[in-house]
Amino acid sequence: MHVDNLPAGGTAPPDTDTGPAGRPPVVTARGVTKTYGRTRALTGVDLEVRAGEVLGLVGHNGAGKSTLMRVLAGLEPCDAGTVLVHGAKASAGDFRTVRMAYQETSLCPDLTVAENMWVSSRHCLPRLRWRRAASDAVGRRLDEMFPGHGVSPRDRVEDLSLARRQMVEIARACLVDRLDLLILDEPTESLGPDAARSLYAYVRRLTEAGTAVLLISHRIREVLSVADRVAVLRDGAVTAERPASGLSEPDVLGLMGAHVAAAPTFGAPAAAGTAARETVAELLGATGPGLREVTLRVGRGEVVGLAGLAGQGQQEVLERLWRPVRRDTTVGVSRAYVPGDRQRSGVLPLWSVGDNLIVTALRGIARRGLRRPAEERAVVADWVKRLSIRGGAEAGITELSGGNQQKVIVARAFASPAGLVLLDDPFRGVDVHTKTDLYGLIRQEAAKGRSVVWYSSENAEMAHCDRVYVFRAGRVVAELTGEEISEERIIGVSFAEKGEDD
Ligand SMILES: Nc1ncnc2c1ncn2[C@@H]1O[C@H](COP(=O)(O)OP(=O)(O)OP(=O)(O)O)[C@@H](O)[C@H]1O
Repeated sequence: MHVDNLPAGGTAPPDTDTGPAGRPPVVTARGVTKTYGRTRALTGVDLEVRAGEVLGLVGHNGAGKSTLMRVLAGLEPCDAGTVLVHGAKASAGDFRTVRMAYQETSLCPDLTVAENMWVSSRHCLPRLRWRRAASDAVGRRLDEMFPGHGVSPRDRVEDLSLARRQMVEIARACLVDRLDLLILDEPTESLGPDAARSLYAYVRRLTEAGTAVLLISHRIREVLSVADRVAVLRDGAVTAERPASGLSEPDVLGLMGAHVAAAPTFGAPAAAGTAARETVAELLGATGPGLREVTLRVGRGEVVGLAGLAGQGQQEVLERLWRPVRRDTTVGVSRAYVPGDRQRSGVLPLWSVGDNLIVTALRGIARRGLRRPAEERAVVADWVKRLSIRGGAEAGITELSGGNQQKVIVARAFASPAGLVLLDDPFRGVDVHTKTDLYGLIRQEAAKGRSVVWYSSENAEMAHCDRVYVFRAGRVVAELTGEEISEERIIGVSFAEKGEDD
């Protein structure tokens, strides 16, 4: 610990354990402070990332993780403090070997994958026949990192799925002559389990070759299995640094200042009596792009889960419930949709947090067509408080951290009067503590008679549902209720031997 880095005002020093010594630091932050308007994003951060290690960085939504990463990557100047690269005060050119893969991808949607590579890595690609060179380079890197990725360098980024965009983003970060530090900001939130495993195998190869990796994630178990050390960021300061070995998930949550989230109990929700509920929406043998004879029912006040491996028809079901065709039954119920890709279809970037939050509730609040601003403000204030949306109602939505933006999108759906809320993997990037609150919120809203249809890439979340439909290749392969809902069962049917259509 650096003595000159003690937080101002005599605060207790961070709880540190310097862990595996002897490796030279690649990037060091000393007393780094960063303020945005009235928000103090970083308040005197000290952190060292060493050659050949994976350092996991954890903390609540809005704790300052992404800001710190941008400062460590030389993308933003700090207001006070210093950043050292290889032990020397850094100037712009020194950050060339530090690369970052962003949580919201930095790719230009209108360009192809190869063109994006050229834009971000042109200093290490030839100028002559650049398109071919960029295609070859990114193709090779993707093959190395994510075997079976299914991306062509000629694909336009806009046409790629979220998972494939994330793979390209990570490959883009690694496309450089020399890589001393790779920063991964929530890299696996949009990746499936196979791609996540491939990524971490690649990370191991990088660290064995001496590259340092800084991993930000809300998936604490994942951090503990990959990282050598863990640093905890809390309200803009590093409050603990520990070797990962010997730390448990509750230990880390405790260091983050969260309540230790109880593991969800499968089969606990009010499973009994779901059959007796009035039907709110129903698909009967629905067939269409990505769907094959899907039959499912949503009862009033029921939480229905859509499970299975990613991309097996769950999103198509949400889409179909959002825009039913004539054959489908929906009982005149109003609907709200939380999209999976907030950048594309969730966030209204020029609007404030309050306006983003209230937009779908306006009609319900208005009286005889007249808006009621005081009521609107009260609804916004209530949701900002309920979900601890850091930044407040007046802030521009893009000033919020990624997880806080996601909370606004979720609040928008529940603040509306919708009787049927459709959730597409809604808690991506949301911290553990807030997720636990949101699970409670879903159950409360269901108890009031709202119906929820919820696709999640995390099987454990299905524990909060009354009924779960497991999907494979566009079909429902299992319907589970009550105690039948278990992670093992979901995984079992997701991977059961493949039928002729798979
Ligand atoms: N460009 C900006 N303008 C204004 N405020 C900002 C800006 N970027 C970040 N902040 C604020 O700084 C604080 C830290 O945000 P940051 O994105 O670093 O958090 P984070 O720990 O990465 O959160 P998350 O887990 O949600 O991604 C937040 O309160 C955020 O609102």
